[in-house]
Amino acid sequence: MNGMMNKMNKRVLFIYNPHAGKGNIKSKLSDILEIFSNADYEITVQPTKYKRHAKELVSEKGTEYDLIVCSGGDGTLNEVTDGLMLLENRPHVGYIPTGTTNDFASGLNISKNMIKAAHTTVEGEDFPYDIGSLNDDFFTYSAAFGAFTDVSYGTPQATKNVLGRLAYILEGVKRIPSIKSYHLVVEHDGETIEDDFIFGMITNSTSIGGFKGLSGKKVILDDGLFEVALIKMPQNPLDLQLIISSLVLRDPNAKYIYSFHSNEIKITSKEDLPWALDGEFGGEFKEMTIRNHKQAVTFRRDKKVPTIK
Ligand SMILES: Nc1ncnc2c1ncn2[C@@H]1O[C@H](COP(=O)(O)OP(=O)(O)OP(=O)(O)O)[C@@H](O)[C@H]1O
Repeated sequence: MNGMMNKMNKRVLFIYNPHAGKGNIKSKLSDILEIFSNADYEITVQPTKYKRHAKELVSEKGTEYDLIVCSGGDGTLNEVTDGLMLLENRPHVGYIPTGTTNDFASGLNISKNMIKAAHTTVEGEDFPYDIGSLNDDFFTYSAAFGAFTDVSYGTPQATKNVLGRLAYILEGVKRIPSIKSYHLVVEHDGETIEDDFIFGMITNSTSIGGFKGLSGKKVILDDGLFEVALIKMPQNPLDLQLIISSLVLRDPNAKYIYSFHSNEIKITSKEDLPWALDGEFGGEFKEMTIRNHKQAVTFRRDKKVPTIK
């Protein structure tokens, strides 16, 4: 065996969704593979063929690789994370965003330029990232409930600014009785809250239009805590207007919005509560536990990422 052969011992599994975004990845494939090859990886390439395929690939074959590089939108990334969470020894993950919304990538300062992002997957720094779970499903940056989520999934623009979108929807609601609310019991950190809520968001991201600096602190992506915001049912048109303004201004009004940090939240609802996980439909439940799995998956991010601690 010559020296070159000896160097070829790292293995990368490259999973990409050929349809994500506008299918732009196709023209860059050769350049991307060359970047992996120059970094001395042995390469396995797998375009996804159907929904959940990425999860299957990772859960069945993930442990055979040192690195999994995933390319697609937030949906594909979410599937890769789902698959990884089923493994005990998780390979590290690189991400080349190609979807129309790439909230996760901006949170980790991963470039929207595919070639730059490909370099980051092999040259970037390792960043252990908190992963969330809602009952048996996982999410990377957000879990949201409420009538609003019905509108959100399927509309690609929705996650770009979740609260802005919610403000827009509420603006369109002419009468209080037409707003759907859920009576919930929320337990966290030894506290119990019981109230009627129209919307809630549990997030681990600085970039989904959430309340930045909600608690006077920035969201930290690896501290084991989520940022939680629960919006109460407005009682009258003035309440509704104040909620809308506070969403538009991203300035939470404590009278209408509960906000706190937590690593485990238990929610009980009398009726099925619909969820969106990372912007996609995530099921309906009456009882749910949301947990933060601290630093569960190690992503490669740009070394130049400004430190947010
Ligand atoms: N070959 C395929 N055919 C049909 N669906 C697929 C295929 N490959 C992946 N998918 C599914 O398509 C969904 C959307 O994928 P993804 O999020 O990667 O792209 P996108 O929708 O363009 O991006 P974004 O959600 O950011 O707009 C995912 O749930 C994924 O499982």
